[in-house]
Amino acid sequence: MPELLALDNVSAGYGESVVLDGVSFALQEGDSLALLGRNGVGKSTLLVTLMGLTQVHGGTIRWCDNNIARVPTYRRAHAGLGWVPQERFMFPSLTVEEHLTVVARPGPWNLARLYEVFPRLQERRANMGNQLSGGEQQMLAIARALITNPRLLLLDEPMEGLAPIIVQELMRVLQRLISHEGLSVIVVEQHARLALSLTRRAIVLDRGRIVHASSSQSLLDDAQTLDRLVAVA
Ligand SMILES: Nc1ncnc2c1ncn2[C@@H]1O[C@H](COP(=O)(O)OP(=O)(O)OP(=O)(O)O)[C@@H](O)[C@H]1O
Repeated sequence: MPELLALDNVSAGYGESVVLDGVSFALQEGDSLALLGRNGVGKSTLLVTLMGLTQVHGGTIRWCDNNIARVPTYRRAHAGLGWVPQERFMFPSLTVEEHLTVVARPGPWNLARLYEVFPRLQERRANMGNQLSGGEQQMLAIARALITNPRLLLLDEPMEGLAPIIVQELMRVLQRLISHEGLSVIVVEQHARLALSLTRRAIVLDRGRIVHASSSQSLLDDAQTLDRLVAVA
C-alpha cells in the first residue's frame, strides 16, 4: 500500500528553538498511530508541524509523495490533513450546525452521516458553541474536522478533561471510525492505554526524539515498558 505520510529526519520547533529532533516514521492509508510520551516531549509539536505551524529546521515531510515541509497550513488542510486541536476552538456565535456547514467539503462525510455517528450533536444542532458540555465540544471538534473529509485525522488529546462516561462514549465512536470506517488517524493522548486500544501502531517520544516504535498491542501487553516510557498513572 502506498504511504500517505512519511517523515524523514524532521527537526522542528518554535523560532530558533528545536523541539523535534530527527523524527522519522511513515503511515499508510487506513493505518492508525498512537503518539505517546510524557508531558512536554513534543507530541503536540509534531501534530502542529504536520499542519505547518512550526519552524521546520530540517528533514522532509512527504504527503502522498509530495514534500510539504514548506507548504502553508490552508493547502495542507485542502490536501486532506484534518486537525482536532487540543483547545477545540468553538465559536460562541455559531450554532453546532453552522460549525459544521461552514467548513463542509464534498466527500463521504456529510451532515446526515455525522449526526448518525454523533446523535448528541443532532440534539444540540441549534445550540451555540458556548452552550455545549466539554464532551459535546469535543464531539463537535471531531465532527468539524471530519466534515472537511480529510484523508488523515490528527487528534490532540481527545479525552482530556472529559468525565469517564463521556470518555466511554467517545471511545466507542473513535473505535467505529478507526476500525470499521478505516479512518487514518494519529492520536496524541495522555491516557496511553486508551490510545493504544484504539490504534494499530504506536510511537513514543522523549525530548523530541522517537524512543520506541511497536504495535499498539505489544505495548499494551508490556505494562513495564509502557510505564517506563510514559509513566502511566
Ligand atoms: N507555541 C510555543 N512556543 C514556544 N515553545 C513551545 C510552544 N508550544 C510548545 N512549546 C514547547 O515545546 C515543548 C514541547 O511541547 P508540546 O506541547 O509539543 O509537548 P507535548 O508532548 O504535547 O506535551 P503536553 O502533553 O503537555 O501537551 C515544550 O518544551 C513546550 O514548552
